[in-house]
Amino acid sequence: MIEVKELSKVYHEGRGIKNISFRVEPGTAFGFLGPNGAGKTTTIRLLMGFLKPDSGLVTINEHDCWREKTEVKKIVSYLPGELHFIENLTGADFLNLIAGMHREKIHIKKNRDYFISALELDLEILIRKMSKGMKQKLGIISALMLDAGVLILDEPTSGLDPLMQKVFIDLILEEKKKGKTIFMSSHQFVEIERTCEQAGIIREGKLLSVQSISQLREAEYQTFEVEVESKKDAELLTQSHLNLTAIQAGCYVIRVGGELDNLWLALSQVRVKRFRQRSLELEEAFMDFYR
Ligand SMILES: Nc1ncnc2c1ncn2[C@@H]1O[C@H](COP(=O)(O)OP(=O)(O)OP(=O)(O)O)[C@@H](O)[C@H]1O
Repeated sequence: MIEVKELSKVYHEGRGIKNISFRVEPGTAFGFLGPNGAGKTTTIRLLMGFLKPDSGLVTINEHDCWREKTEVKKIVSYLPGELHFIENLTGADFLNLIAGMHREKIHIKKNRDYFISALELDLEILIRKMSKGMKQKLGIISALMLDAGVLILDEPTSGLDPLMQKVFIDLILEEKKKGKTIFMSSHQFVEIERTCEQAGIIREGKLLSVQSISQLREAEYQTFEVEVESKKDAELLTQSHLNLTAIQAGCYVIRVGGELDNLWLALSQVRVKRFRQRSLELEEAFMDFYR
């Protein structure tokens, strides 16, 4: 459905994205994570046909996103990362304006009412008087109400409070049940974990990894904190083949994937002063890609 192949777009200063490839299968969601300035919005702008690639291929439903952008726009609904509204309209006026540009107005209005009630937005307020979170809700409603087959969402929960982030996750899961294909960027691992089949990590314009969320769960590490008695014990421990990070003299964080046999073996050879298991969230495992 969405295919990105060896895609590059480099701006004058050398920033941008380089040689990115991934696929989003129909009816699935792909989460795009990465630090500030990593290239998420650039990738999204290429998907939307706002930017011309330097090289590579980017297609949605086999339509080239640059050359066939009109076709692409018919099947895609887009939520920009930075929202710009006509500030003197009310929320209701704005949504009517958007609905008016599309066929299926009755269907869109029905959807709109559902999303307004789910996100609890007062539409009678002038947009210029809305808070950041309210404007974000308005953007989400305008993107979801169109019922497009493909949703491209740039940091959709930015500005939403935790309760509304949860509502958003539920809405996305409902959209997926309807068969939508979703690509969304985020800084919130949790919303990607709950909604997406795959997660891509981008840093400095390069796609570091594309992971299946279910595989990530299976491969979840366990982490332990160990303090040993003496310098000699510390030396012995560092000679083991464990994944060790020293946090202070004689004190280590040990990460273990899978069986713990090697950990027990290494610990049996040293005098342990303190031992505790840290619970390592999936998020933390994923954060390693950021570092
Ligand atoms: N029009 C432009 N001209 C020159 N450089 C740009 C332009 N747009 C983006 N960049 C640079 O390209 C890099 C990627 O920017 P991009 O907006 O894609 O990052 P991002 O991952 O969306 O970041 P954030 O999480 O902060 O929104 C950054 O270094 C940015 O400064």
